[in-house]
Amino acid sequence: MTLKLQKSTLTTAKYGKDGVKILRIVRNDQWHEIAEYTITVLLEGDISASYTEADNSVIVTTDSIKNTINVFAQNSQHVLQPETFALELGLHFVTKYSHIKKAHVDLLKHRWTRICPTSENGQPHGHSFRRDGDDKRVVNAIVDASGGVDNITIDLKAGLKDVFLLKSTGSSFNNFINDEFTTLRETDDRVFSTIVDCSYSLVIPQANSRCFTIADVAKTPLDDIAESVRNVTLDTFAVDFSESVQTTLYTMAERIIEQNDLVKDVSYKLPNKHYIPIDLTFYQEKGATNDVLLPTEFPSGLITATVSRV
Ligand SMILES: O=c1[nH]c(=O)c2[nH]c(=O)[nH]c2[nH]1
Repeated sequence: MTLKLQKSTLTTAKYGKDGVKILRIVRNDQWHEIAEYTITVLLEGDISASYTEADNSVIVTTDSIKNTINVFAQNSQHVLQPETFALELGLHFVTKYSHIKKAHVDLLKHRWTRICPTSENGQPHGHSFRRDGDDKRVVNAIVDASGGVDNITIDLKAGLKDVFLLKSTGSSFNNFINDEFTTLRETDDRVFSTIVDCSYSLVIPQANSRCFTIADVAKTPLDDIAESVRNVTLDTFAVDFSESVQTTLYTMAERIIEQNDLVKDVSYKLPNKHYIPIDLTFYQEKGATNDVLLPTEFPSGLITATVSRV
């Protein structure tokens, strides 16, 4: 008797299209709205045969996934609202293909702001925009139909990333462990600079408690929540005196949870980008302030945490 040894098994698999870029123009005469997205869609389900048996009959091609994103961008009523658009896409894949059980839709919305030309008295222009910084709105949506298409659940996270911040005073760092490995000096006045990466989990109130619908999502004030998260992040950073990155992070998250009933938890990743004072004592008079600093990219501190509603 020959014993066939099973050496490996496929434990997880998902596949799809990464980095699908679109600009959607919503035209209303000369007044246009635009949304620029970078989108990743990955699918999970009964697809193992495509990995283990070379059976491509279970594959919705990644090319078709890209085409679907483009078609939805043209036809969706919700294309300007990133969370709703992401969920619409996810819902499509798990309802159209019965063997696809989960869709992961990750979306970045790039920041375009209407130009307000001074020659037109600062009035917002109808169809001219400027890229307003590096920061992006982020959505990570998972649409899960493993419990059946009448029982679809979602896991919805939104956030912002690549928000570059710097304050030139209003930050201290004292009272840390000082042992034989410590060279850092205590300070009551330092530069605080970070690149914000923030993600928050959302609850979508559902009309029917068993199954979520796009109508439920469209009714939820997701743009207001996104604006509140951005404002709290910027305002706390600017206005509050910082005793550490850790404390500032916690204050931001606490305020977001306090001000937004539909936010379950907030996670931040805040690098502490170091700006090192350059020693000019060889040239300067004693007691002069040290106003030239060396920006360093790495190493940086990295302070992370998740804060949850209790
Ligand atoms: O706010 C800070 N938190 C730290 O944990 C830390 N560590 C460090 O060297 N500088 C800082 N700053």
